[in-house]
Amino acid sequence: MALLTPAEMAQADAATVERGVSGIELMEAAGRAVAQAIMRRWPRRPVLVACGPGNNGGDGYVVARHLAAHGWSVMVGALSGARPSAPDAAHHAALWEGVVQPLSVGLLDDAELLVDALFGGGLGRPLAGDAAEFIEAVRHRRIPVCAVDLPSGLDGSTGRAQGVAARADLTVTFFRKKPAHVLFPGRGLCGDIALADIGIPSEVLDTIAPAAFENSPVLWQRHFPWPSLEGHKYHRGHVLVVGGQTMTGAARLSARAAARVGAGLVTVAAPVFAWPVYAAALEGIMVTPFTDMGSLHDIFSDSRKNVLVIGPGAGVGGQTREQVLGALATGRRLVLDADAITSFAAQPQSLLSALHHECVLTPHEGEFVRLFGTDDADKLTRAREAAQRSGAVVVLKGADTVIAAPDGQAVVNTNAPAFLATGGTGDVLTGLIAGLMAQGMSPFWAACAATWVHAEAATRFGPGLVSDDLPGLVPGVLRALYGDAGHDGRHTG
Ligand SMILES: NC(=O)C1=CN([C@@H]2O[C@H](COP(=O)(O)OP(=O)(O)OC[C@H]3O[C@@H](n4cnc5c(N)ncnc54)[C@H](O)[C@@H]3O)[C@@H](O)[C@H]2O)[C@@H](O)CC1
Ligand SMILES: Nc1ncnc2c1ncn2[C@@H]1O[C@H](COP(=O)(O)OP(=O)(O)O)[C@@H](O)[C@H]1O
Ligand SMILES: [K+]
Repeated sequence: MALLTPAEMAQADAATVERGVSGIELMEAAGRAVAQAIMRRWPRRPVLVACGPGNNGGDGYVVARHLAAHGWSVMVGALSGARPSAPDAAHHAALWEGVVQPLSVGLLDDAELLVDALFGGGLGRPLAGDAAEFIEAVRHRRIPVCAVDLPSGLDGSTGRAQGVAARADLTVTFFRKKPAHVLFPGRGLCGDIALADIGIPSEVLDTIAPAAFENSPVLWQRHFPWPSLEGHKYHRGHVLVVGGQTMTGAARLSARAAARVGAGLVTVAAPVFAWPVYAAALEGIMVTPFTDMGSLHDIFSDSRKNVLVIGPGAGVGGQTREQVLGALATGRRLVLDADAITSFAAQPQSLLSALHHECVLTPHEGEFVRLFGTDDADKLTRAREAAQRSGAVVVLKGADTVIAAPDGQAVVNTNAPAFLATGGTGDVLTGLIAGLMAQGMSPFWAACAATWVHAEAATRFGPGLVSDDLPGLVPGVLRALYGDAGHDGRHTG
């Protein structure tokens, strides 16, 4: 599940060459894999292969050769009319026996498929001139595009367009994905993504030690807290959700989610005036009234409540700030969301300096900016910097949620459906994270697992999803994970 930056991919390439596989062989395997993916996806048709000046272009010449060998009608267009000069690419360009025309928009008239082999990981500056003009023209045509490695113009590390970027229907990449394949807008420009094995051994990752991964149960399955026959409810932790005065739904969603994901006990601390609302709506979840910070402290003082949640529906202001700082002072595990973050917009440092490594922050982009400010970096970098600055795990939400730890490890989530963009789903995520932390999962793995489970639950429901549906969908997702973990579903232990 590792994600490699173009620089790390070049290291992988070099390490493979050191082990005796030549660059020419790697390029042959890459181009062949692209040609095979094309033949699987599209019936035979006239194709234009647009080749750039580097190794991405080199791959293009291999694609052209393999498609032609399978009877496809292939045109090759070279950017600026020049063949690549790098040795591996030049070798493969020389093996192409057909014509090489200078790349022009007019060549598209005779093609029903474009292979974009202009630039991949080596893009060093924004696209300009002929390349930009060509990509811009393609974007306005209804011609299917298969990108080699990356849609040209996309920065492999950030997922952002450098100037203009191609939009592909299929992107075939090699060995491991890059951040650009999972982060928006890049992910939206890649179309379907196929990962091809080109003979790079996975051991090369030992020295590269990648620090970014695509979220998957593979990463955290072995840490997932399943109950044991010898256990009892206190072995499964106790989540305390501090409820708000008027927006009571948010804390209830968090509490239900924490219970569904397996927390042994869940309590909502309810402001005394709102207590009847909470108590009437929750059965298996306990509701304890509090009047002021003193009585909330009394509730916090039971150390069996091993995870505290503040933020959903909390209200923005001094009272929430006081609750957050009080909760932080307990040293207990803590999940802070929504208003718990926004309440510190005018004094972020007072929160940042109090956070510790057992805390998880779950901001959406708006909340994130209130705490960490704006800068021009990509989402992966911003989440990592925020985790480092705060010393907490940061879950920067969205269609490409990034979960980052203070040590630089980061995971990008890719299974979220657009149906999650509806009020209250974030509150459910907060509860899932807290519920897993209560059962002993580390804050980072709990955040990764919860984000995946949350998105998988939403995917199972699909259109029409509202946040109230989500907690009830969690058991189905857990059942599947449980089966995958080798349990038969009848007993535990
Ligand atoms: N493991 C690997 O690293 C492998 C890499 N392969 C291919 O090699 C590609 C990377 O090759 P390169 O590093 O040669 O990089 P690219 O081919 O992506 O681009 C580099 C070339 O483009 C020029 N260039 C960069 N930005 C430009 C711009 N904005 N306008 C005009 N020219 C620009 C550079 O001067 C250089 O000539 C990968 O994307 C992949 O397709 C494959 O052959 C298989 C193995
Ligand atoms: N376009 C999208 N595609 C997929 N997931 C999304 C999208 N927009 C938001 N989400 C997810 O939906 C949830 C919304 O959380 P949040 O913004 O806190 O909403 P709320 O405060 O209403 O609960 C997050 O888990 C986020 O990652
Ligand atoms: K490309």
